[in-house]
Amino acid sequence: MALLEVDDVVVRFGGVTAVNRARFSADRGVITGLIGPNGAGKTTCFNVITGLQKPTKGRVRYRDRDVTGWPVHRRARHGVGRTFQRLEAFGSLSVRDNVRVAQEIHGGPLAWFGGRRGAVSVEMLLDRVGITEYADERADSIPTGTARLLELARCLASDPQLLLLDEPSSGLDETETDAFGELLVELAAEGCSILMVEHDMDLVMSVCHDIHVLDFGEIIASGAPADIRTNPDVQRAYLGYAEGDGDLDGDTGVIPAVEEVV
Ligand SMILES: Nc1ncnc2c1ncn2[C@@H]1O[C@H](COP(=O)(O)OP(=O)(O)OP(=O)(O)O)[C@@H](O)[C@H]1O
Repeated sequence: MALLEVDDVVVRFGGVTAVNRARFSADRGVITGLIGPNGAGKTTCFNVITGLQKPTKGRVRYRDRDVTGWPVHRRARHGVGRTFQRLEAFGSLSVRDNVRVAQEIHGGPLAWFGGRRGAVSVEMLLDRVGITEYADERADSIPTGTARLLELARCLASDPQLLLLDEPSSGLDETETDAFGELLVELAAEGCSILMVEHDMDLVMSVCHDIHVLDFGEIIASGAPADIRTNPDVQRAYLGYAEGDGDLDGDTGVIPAVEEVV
């Protein structure tokens, strides 16, 4: 049974249908990719899953329960964590304090009295995402890539069962992205389920177990990376032509050759 099921979800904004009868799932303990061209409806799907956006139609099931009517905080309390495309950290606080605040918010009143245990956990989270050297820096002074890792640490502070990541690698360089991919694989192996919106196809193809592709609000393909890579509908959605119709260049094309990344 999937941990998360998005069932026939429609979201309309006036005359714009942002999500159109989307149906997809995310399994326990694996990384699932949600990809698609700009404006395809990915962020809107995330908003529906986290409770920020009420669907016009359809249901969201999480851990075998219908959570469609649940508010954001109730879903968060039940293990749904999320990072945003736009960074959300408190700029005037240090990196360490940002993680501490996140931990205290999620840990409830007891976290205020966490003492050593709380402090150790914050340090562990910083270490986990590899930003310990920035712990004392103000959050608004660190590089964008580091700020993304801080977002992840803040999210991990809630010990999520389902982690939704919205373009987590943007701002990371190639080495940082590789390390980030390894971290995601580790988190999934420890039982965290990850649903990731990401434009870096090398990362998506190398870490995802399953991928769902949105185009104009509709799921046009679902499957393993190798299947998605060669799916003509996906090629068409991204590049405007099917594989074989033209020159598919892994450097410039959005979907790289699968042998490069798997
Ligand atoms: N609040 C809103 N009001 C009106 N239209 C919206 C709203 N939010 C999103 N849209 C529209 O819905 C469609 C899907 O947007 P969404 O942000 O979900 O796409 P996306 O796949 O996340 O795009 P990107 O990759 O560029 O972030 C777009 O046409 C967008 O303009």
